[in-house]
Amino acid sequence: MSFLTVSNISKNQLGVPVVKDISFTVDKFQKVAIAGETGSGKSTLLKMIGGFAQPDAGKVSFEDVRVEGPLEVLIPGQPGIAYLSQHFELRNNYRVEEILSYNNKLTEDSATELYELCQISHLLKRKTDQLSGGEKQRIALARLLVTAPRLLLLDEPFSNLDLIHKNKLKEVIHDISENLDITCMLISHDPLDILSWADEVLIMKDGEIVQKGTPREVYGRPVNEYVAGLLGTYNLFSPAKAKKFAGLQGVETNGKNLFLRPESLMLVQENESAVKGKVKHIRFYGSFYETAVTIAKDTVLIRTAKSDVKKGDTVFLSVHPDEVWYL
Ligand SMILES: Nc1ncnc2c1ncn2[C@@H]1O[C@H](COP(=O)(O)OP(=O)(O)OP(=O)(O)O)[C@@H](O)[C@H]1O
Repeated sequence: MSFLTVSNISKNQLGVPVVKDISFTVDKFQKVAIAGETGSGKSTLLKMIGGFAQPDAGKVSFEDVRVEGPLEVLIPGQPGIAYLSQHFELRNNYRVEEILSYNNKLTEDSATELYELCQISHLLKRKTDQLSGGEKQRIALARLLVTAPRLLLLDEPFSNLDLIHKNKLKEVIHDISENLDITCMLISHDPLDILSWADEVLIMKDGEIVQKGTPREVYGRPVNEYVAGLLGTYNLFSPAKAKKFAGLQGVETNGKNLFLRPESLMLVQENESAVKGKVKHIRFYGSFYETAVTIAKDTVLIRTAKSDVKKGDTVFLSVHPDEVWYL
């Protein structure tokens, strides 16, 4: 018996399959993130889990009860599941506290604690048209949380937020998962949001789950180039080109493409096994530097916390052996 079971669900939109025979389970308090390119079916999947889109086949069970779709019920949505859409709306000309009072199932103390957690206590007297985008997003989240859901589905909760407000909301979502008895599933385009938060990541492409795993697995051991690219910058060398790295500890030439994240490479002192290259350019990204190094005709990207090389320098590379992967 699982907290949430998705069994063979499929959906067509305008005759095109957009979710294809997807199955997985979610345990209570497991933090699940869904990633995938635009149009891969993430929102449709989340809506079917919440009872806001009708599956054409298969079923979703929440706490052993089948989630009914919008064609089967008068008011779409499943008791115990809250869904925050990408396109949520707050009714105009209402005070925040009014909006929050409608479906409030919490005691006064719990509600006060929740407003603190969502960082909206100071906004309760404001009208909904006197709020910034980030404040609206936190209020929309609080509006769902006062219904005391057991499963929270968040569709791109960080879109359109600057870094400061995004971090605020991330903190709120992190606290929700830790402090309230709520299981959370989240869709995001940003690998950093997903990797730092989730226990399990589902990667979607063309309506299917192409990989499922922990953040470390999907980031460091992607099943294909699509997954690799979705989660960050990478280097990929064909078997012929991978031979250049053959002398490095941990690297095998096994007929597959050699996959290395930029931080899996390091600049080292000249030594017998190190690979020689020339610095092509260096880019500063705030918390790290990305150095492009040319080896023969190929360019490899290396990420380092500090940089003491310059364009044109001859450098020597090595790899972290346990971070080598093949595709
Ligand atoms: N109501 C609808 N009518 C017709 N087609 C739809 C509808 N909703 C979604 N689609 C189509 O289904 C496919 C999957 O859409 P969905 O919104 O689930 O993708 P997504 O992965 O969430 O994308 P994004 O990251 O851009 O939000 C897309 O091709 C989309 O155009």
